[in-house]
Amino acid sequence: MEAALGRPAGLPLDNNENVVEALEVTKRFGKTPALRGVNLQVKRGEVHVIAGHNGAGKSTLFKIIIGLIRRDSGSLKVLGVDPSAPSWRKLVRYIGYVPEDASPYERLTGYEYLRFFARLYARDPSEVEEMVKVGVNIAGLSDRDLRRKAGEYSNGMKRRLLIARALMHRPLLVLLDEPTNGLDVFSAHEVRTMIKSLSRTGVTFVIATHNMAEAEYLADRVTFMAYGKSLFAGSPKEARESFGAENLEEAFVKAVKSYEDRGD
Ligand SMILES: Nc1ncnc2c1ncn2[C@@H]1O[C@H](COP(=O)(O)OP(=O)(O)OP(=O)(O)O)[C@@H](O)[C@H]1O
Repeated sequence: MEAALGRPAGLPLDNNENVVEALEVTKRFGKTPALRGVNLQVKRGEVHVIAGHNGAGKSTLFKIIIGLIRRDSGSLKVLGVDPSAPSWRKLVRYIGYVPEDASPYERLTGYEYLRFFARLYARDPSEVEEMVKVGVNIAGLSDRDLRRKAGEYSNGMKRRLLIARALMHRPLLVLLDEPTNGLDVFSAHEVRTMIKSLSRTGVTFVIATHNMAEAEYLADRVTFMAYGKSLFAGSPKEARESFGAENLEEAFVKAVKSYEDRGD
């Protein structure tokens, strides 16, 4: 998947540089401190899960990473560039993002939806059909379903379409915010399996979730977040070993308890 549709000439990212490098990032909304010092290192080609409770700051961090909102302090490089720098705009097309509350345009059919975004992403009209083909492949929906309006889709089908839209332009980095939230067990399983298989194509994924079983299943590495801080980063195995835990859920709970006990 990495090779086809135009790679940026001279992408400002060294081969061994992290795709995301965040150091002590902070962000306040008025009096609410959303991020109070977040460190995040995402390596090339990994599935990096940001696991945290409701309100931990995961969505805020995502919005800062893609340049939708600005951090207050700390340093950040994504694909080698600071998202608050003017040169960032050129790199946005190498990112795929599905926000937590995203929904496809309900009046468009699946095909129309993919074509609409392909036209936005394509730098040359000849790329459009190729992108739609990639999107159709990723969505894994039948031809019949792709001719139906997205408003008639199940939540699982909508999520597949959204993820296909986020990946059809062959981004280098894909951010998925709570990709299985609100899905039943079958649809959630389908979406996780889809992410796992797409990750084998070399795309780097950052996935936010509060579902620790999901984190355990998907993550090459995980960052625990609580109260706007990053508390731990490592592989799921390292997390279990560091906190003497049977599973990631227990490791997360212990990490948060120990943070609370320290009273930082
Ligand atoms: N636009 C905003 N205005 C004011 N406060 C905000 C805004 N966005 C987020 N916050 C606050 O910042 C904190 C972090 O929110 P954020 O949505 O980033 O957390 P989250 O980890 O994504 O939560 P969830 O898992 O519930 O989606 C919360 O206290 C939230 O209320």
